[in-house]
Amino acid sequence: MKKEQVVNCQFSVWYPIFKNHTIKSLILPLPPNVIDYLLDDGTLVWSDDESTATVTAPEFPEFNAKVLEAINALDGHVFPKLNWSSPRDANWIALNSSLQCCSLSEVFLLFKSSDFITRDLTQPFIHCNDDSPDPAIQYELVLRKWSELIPGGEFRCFVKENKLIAISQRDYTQYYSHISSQEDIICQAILKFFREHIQYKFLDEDFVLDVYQDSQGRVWLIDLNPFGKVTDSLLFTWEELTSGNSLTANQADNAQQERPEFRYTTSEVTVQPSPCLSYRIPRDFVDLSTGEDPYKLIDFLKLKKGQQEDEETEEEV
Ligand SMILES: Nc1ncnc2c1ncn2[C@@H]1O[C@H](COP(=O)(O)OP(=O)(O)OP(=O)(O)O)[C@@H](O)[C@H]1O
Repeated sequence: MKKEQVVNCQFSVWYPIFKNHTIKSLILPLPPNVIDYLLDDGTLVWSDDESTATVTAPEFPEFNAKVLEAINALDGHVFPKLNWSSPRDANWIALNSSLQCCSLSEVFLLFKSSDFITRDLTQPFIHCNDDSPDPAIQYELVLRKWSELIPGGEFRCFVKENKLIAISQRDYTQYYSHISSQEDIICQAILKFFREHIQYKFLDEDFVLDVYQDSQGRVWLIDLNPFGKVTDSLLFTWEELTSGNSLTANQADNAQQERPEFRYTTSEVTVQPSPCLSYRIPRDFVDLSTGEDPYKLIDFLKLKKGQQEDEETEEEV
């Protein structure tokens, strides 16, 4: 994979091209001091002076005002991303285990807890095999209008030389009966969407797009990713997708009819644990971070700190 492919898949590059077919979003350049804060290993610092805990993140008044204005323009609830990734691996820390944010501090909490966000900031070209110098990146905060997407409606589409060669159910850990019963209809709707709105319109001829079919059957673009290892190949392997050989015995038939290979989880027996599970912390801790009180987790941390200090004092005595 070339660095240029990664550069082209930044949100601010693809969004203007496909604006009419995706979720409304706003892009704010990330000021350098905010990037430094996100990268700072001191992570989350909580003040414990008063009975009401507050997050003692540095203040960024100007940036905060811009973010709040953007959130308001997107009806008050947003899904946050950086140039490529969302903090999908950090949802356990948020209120209600959701990526939904209403303020900059909620965005910070997710971003600072996410390995995917750190990878965007520190190693965006990790899977590239050309030895050209790393292109300069202007980091950006992407705020997308919050939309309740049903996981069974999400599909990942692999495009090679501007042809849609493969489609995978995105949430492959679950079995969705409507997918097997409507396989043809779903596949045709995605192919039609691709041909009418995506094909030949992007800067590269190889890429991966995530789409969503809503309850009315309408297809939307959710995200665009590089065609290569940095992107999860889900129910395919990258060897299959890149080798040029047939994906399956059906591929000759599919090619004749210009139909992509469509894979989905076919029975409940194959249901697997969630891929982000390894990013999580123990259940007790998760319980503390969910629920009605956003500061429960903070209180817990304070409690632990307090106990530690008591123990230390006892030792000294
Ligand atoms: N605007 C939105 N509102 C609510 N949920 C969303 C929104 N956009 C995306 N999601 C959910 O978050 C998931 C991840 O979104 P997205 O593909 O943009 O993130 P990503 O980090 O780039 O993921 P990947 O690394 O798999 O490409 C989607 O599968 C979808 O379920």
